Amino acid sequence: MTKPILELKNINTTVNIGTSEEKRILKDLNLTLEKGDFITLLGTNGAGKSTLLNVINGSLSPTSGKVLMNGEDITLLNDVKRAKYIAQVFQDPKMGTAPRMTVAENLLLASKRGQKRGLKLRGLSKHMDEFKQATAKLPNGLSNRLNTFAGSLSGGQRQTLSFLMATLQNPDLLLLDEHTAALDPNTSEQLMALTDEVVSNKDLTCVMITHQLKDALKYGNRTIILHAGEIVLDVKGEAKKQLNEKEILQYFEK
Ligand SMILES: Nc1ncnc2c1ncn2[C@@H]1O[C@H](COP(=O)(O)OP(=O)(O)OP(=O)(O)O)[C@@H](O)[C@H]1O
Repeated sequence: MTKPILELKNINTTVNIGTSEEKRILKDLNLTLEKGDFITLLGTNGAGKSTLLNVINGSLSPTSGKVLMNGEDITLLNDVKRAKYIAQVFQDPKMGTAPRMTVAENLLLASKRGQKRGLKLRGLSKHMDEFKQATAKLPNGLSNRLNTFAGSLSGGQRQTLSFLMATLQNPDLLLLDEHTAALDPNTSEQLMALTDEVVSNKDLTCVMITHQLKDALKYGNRTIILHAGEIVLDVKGEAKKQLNEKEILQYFEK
């Protein structure tokens, strides 16, 4: 039997331990992600959603509990080592790309993710056709900006580039932390449609934090609601299809 992509076992995360600021953020949290799960993760501000993603991506060690990936205990593996398997797109379009590198250079960097590499990125011209193709169908005319510095792109273009870079190498797990929240409604919708297409075509496993109830309902095969560090709803397949905004809002009022 194939192992789940990710298992979180009894995860507790407490910050500022032993001070007056001590706060228990995640509480005995258990979660299993099967291959191909596309989770929309909802919850009120401060519920612990980003903390959960940080525990998954390795930038934050849980106070107790275990993180398993493909059955292997990765609790002690740091974020740099986990980057071989886990890719993330953040809310801020500036986070995922190198501003002083061109779009093509950023893509070349992404294509070498997980490999040992020197400081110089070689063989760019060899890859230009491939990058032209990879960007051809993307919104925002990114394919005509391959030689533009990422720092000069619009927020929408830059976030589309971040998304493309995160998914180029088919990561075992894709984490999206409100990746469309900083974009205007049309651009946000375009990037959501692209996200859905890529996750489904590449059969990626994905956790997407969103505050957009419509997106949470429309996309993915599973919806999870986090409240005060605990999972209060986890529905998949038919049960997710039955979910509606009114029902979700009840969990926000608790
Ligand atoms: N390092 C830290 N030190 C102290 N408090 C923290 C730390 N990290 C997170 N918190 C607190 O823990 C709670 C959960 O934060 P988190 O960012 O995970 O919530 P969230 O669900 O992602 O919220 P939002 O929807 O506002 O982004 C918040 O009250 C936050 O202020």
